[in-house]
Amino acid sequence: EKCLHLPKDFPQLKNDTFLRAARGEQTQHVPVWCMRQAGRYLPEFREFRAGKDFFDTCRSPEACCELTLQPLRRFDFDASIIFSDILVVPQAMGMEVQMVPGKGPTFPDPLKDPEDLQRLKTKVDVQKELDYVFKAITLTRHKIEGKVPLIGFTGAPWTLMSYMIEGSGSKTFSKVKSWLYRYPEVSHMLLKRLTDVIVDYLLGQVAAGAQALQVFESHAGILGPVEFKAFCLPYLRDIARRVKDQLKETGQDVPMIVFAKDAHYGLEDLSQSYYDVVSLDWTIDPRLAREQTGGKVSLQGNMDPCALYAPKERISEIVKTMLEGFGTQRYIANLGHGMYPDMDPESVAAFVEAVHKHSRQMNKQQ
Ligand SMILES: Cc1c2[nH]c(c1CCC(=O)O)Cc1[nH]c(c(CCC(=O)O)c1C)Cc1[nH]c(c(CCC(=O)O)c1C)Cc1[nH]c(c(C)c1CCC(=O)O)C2
Repeated sequence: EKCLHLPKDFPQLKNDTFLRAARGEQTQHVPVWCMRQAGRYLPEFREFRAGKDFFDTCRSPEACCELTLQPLRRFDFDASIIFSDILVVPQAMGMEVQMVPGKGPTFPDPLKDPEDLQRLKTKVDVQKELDYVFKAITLTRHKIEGKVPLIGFTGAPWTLMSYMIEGSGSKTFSKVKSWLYRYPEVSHMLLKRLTDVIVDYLLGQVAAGAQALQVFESHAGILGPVEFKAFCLPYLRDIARRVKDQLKETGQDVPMIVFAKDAHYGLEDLSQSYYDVVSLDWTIDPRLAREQTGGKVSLQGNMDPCALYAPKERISEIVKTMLEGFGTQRYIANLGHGMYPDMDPESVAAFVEAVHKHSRQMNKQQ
């Protein structure tokens, strides 16, 4: 039963720089990719998505494969990330989510009271409910022809809980935060249930062909250090520990990346949480991040996405300073968060070129 899902006969990987950096091995150049590298800033993306519902697109393995490959045709990225969304997990648990143009993800019927947990499926058949994501990953692993590794991903429990209760993005996140203060035990129950689904989901993605995994805790920063330690960190740790343990049993080692946006107070803890890579937003100084993570993990990030609005020469300078801060080893260049729709593809090319060029030069000088 299990071996039916094991990756098999995929094309040989030609560029393992990203995986090497993630595992802390030497690299000739710093690998680079961008969060949201498949997105509306690409005219071919807008054309392909035109008139189609967002989650219908997510449920089509062929569409996900095409959208994942689009940025690789343009840019010399060292990794790709499967086109999907973090909100497919609440959907798999029985919640309705719509992508409303101009407004973003919206839950018509968010969780309001603790009793609403009863609306969630008690047993989630992840293999069945998220089969379309697994199919997308397997198809993409073939179509990518070993050019670069394919990253799978998930939202982290707290970030998913916040969408399930807020029903959309929010300025204050006061609805979901009120749960933490009024119903801490129910909150932990929900976070635990999300964790269980997420572990199965990540293992399913590896079985389907994902070569690395990123966990997005995009809403970490709305919590203070005490609540972060109580409601984020334990679940992030649990996810990595359980996924790693299960993979070890089948002799697999898949690098795991954690991105807890704006949780600079949590960097030391995150570096001791079974993840191979800690991904950083732009508010943290690279040298400080190295100090706080003490060489125990690789780092990823963290150029301010808005630096892509700068002229090419300026982007190159910003990249050089960033590389000097992080150093060229145990490092994966990326943005501190996703790209925006109005960004110029030419700037992305400049970013990627600058990372490759400067890091090769710096490696030669050492
Ligand atoms: C919070 C979050 C979501 N989704 C995701 C996160 C975590 C990362 C982060 O912090 O940004 C994760 C995500 N969403 C998407 C990817 C695909 C892979 C990639 O990075 O290229 C990934 C990794 C595609 C997408 N997901 C979405 C788009 C844009 C909408 C579209 O294509 O029509 C894409 C390319 C939609 C989405 N989905 C979500 C939001 C907030 C939005 C934006 C809504 C808007 O801008 O109107 C929820």
